[in-house]
Amino acid sequence: MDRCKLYVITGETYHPNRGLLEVMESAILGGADLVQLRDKDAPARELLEKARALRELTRRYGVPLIVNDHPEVALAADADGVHLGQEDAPIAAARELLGPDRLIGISTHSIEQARAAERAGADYIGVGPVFPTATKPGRTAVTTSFVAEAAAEIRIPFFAIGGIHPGNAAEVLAAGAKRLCAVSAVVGNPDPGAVCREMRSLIERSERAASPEDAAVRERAKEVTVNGVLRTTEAGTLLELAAEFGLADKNAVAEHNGEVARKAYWPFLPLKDGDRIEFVHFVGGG
Ligand SMILES: Cc1ncc(COP(=O)(O)OP(=O)(O)O)c(N)n1
Ligand SMILES: Cc1ncsc1CCOP(=O)(O)O
Ligand SMILES: [Mg+2]
Repeated sequence: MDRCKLYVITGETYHPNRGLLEVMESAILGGADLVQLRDKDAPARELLEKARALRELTRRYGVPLIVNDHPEVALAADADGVHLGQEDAPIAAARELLGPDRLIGISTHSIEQARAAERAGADYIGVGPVFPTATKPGRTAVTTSFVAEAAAEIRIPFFAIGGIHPGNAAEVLAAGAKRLCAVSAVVGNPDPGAVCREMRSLIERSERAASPEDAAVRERAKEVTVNGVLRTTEAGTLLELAAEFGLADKNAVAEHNGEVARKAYWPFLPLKDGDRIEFVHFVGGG
């Protein structure tokens, strides 16, 4: 979760002529590193089907998947977690259902709600809507002043959300956000990947301007290509990288710079900048 910087939420009404998976794959290839399934209209069965399809896609790219509003769907689809609003199920109830390892995110609209979410054990919070947005019509914008308050005080990761696009992302980052979240700007664009690339490069530019401590962490990080997608990782070995993708204890094989890497060697295979890795994960022992 800590490494996630660009959270993209589904919004199928914004792309009536393109499929959900095609749009979200483009976003992932552009650098979306956390995905949420949000569908306020789908009946339960359809929502679960979409969650399972997105689970398969996101797993292929090592991207965590969150389901909006429905902890039971998150569990049934083996998603990484659930996102809850202030009027949704309380954190404790979701935690009981999902256990300690899955993620629980909460929407917050004030610093008091952000403090309460942190105390209640949320893994991350949404801070917004920062700007007015057609995706949540009628909601008062919290402005970048709440972003600044959260940056000064909240220790769990927070994602600024609401009306954010490449044209105003720098302002949100300057207010103290390290992570951004978007629906319409990404999925409503004919090229979701290009929008994600722009947003990622704004995030990276803002990180470069940040503290020397962060610079040291970045120095340890390396850029590798995993299943065709450029990723930044601090993993030192192939096994540590596989763990980031949830594959360390799965039936999987890897190719490392074109050579088959047997799983027994993963702990001893050091990763370096520019490495190319392909993971193949077998489901159901096949
Ligand atoms: C990351 C993130 N932040 C906020 C929300 C909004 O959740 P909620 O307030 O429950 O509203 P709905 O999305 O359910 O309409 C979110 N989904 N994700
Ligand atoms: C779900 C949600 N919660 C707060 S703002 C928002 C909508 C974000 O969508 P967009 O990026 O299109 O403004
Ligand atoms: Mg909700």
